Amino acid sequence: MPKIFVSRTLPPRAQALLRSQPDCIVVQWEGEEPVSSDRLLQEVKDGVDGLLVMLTEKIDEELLDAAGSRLKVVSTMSVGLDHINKPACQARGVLIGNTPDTLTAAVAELTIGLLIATGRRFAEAARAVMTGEWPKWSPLWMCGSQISGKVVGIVGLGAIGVAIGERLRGFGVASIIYSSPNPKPTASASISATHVPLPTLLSTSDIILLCCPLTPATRHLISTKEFAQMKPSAIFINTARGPIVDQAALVQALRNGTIAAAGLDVTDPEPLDPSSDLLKLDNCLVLPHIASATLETREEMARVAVENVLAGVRRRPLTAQVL
Ligand SMILES: O=CC(=O)O
Repeated sequence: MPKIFVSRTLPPRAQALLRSQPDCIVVQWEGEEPVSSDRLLQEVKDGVDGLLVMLTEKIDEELLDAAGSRLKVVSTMSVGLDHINKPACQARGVLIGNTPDTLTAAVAELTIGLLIATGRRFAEAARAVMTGEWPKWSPLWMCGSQISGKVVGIVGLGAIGVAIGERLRGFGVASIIYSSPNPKPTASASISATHVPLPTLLSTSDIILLCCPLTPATRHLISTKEFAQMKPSAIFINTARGPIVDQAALVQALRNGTIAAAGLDVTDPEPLDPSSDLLKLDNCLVLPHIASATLETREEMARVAVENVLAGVRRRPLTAQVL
């Protein structure tokens, strides 16, 4: 019987689906904390046909070598794949499955929420209420910036970028521009977005949304030079991956007023150390990587991840196959 190692307890319905398979042996890490890399290594050394993991587990060459030729599939309960060495999987004939589409709406909604909270200074304003620093009404107190009438720049126009664009159209934005290695005519047509080079996007956008995957090409894509190209009034939002941004450069840009404010759902590293300089800045709002964290979405992500791993060990096409 094929053996599957699952690196976390899943949401209830997906957990039941996983456990109801008569023809698979399921071994599951039940800790609240992620499984340690040593323990994961030991599990794969013991022999597994399929792995169902989270973005907290690194699937690297060492792990794949330890798993050997018995491993057929790595299914991740995430859309992001930066924790998985794709070429190494490909070289060994190990399939990769992920959970695209399931989380698009939740991430788009969170991105818009974070954009509003950052532009309208929710955290700072709520703090002022709690600390008794709420003065009598005054024309300019806690003024921020709104979305309507603004130029929005989306870096990376995948399904999530498009879903954000669709929702932002309802806010009456002036225009949407995007940058990506190649123009995406079909995706961009649905939100009337124009393809521009990254420097143009950075210098002309009022709102900049990072929506690209983390790859060797996008690591520190946004650093000192890129922040310097942005408007001093720019609102910068990252719901993609922390390392796409050079965090030290972001701290400087926020401190010096190179940009107005940043909203981050992702940081480098995660969890972010509570002593991080980012958390000392009034113009930075940090969330703990919760963009896909709705019960509905996490159930769906887990369902697709279970389907992927079951299909992989049974040598059938995956529901969502990357490789
Ligand atoms: O960040 C979340 C994901 O990649 O699913």
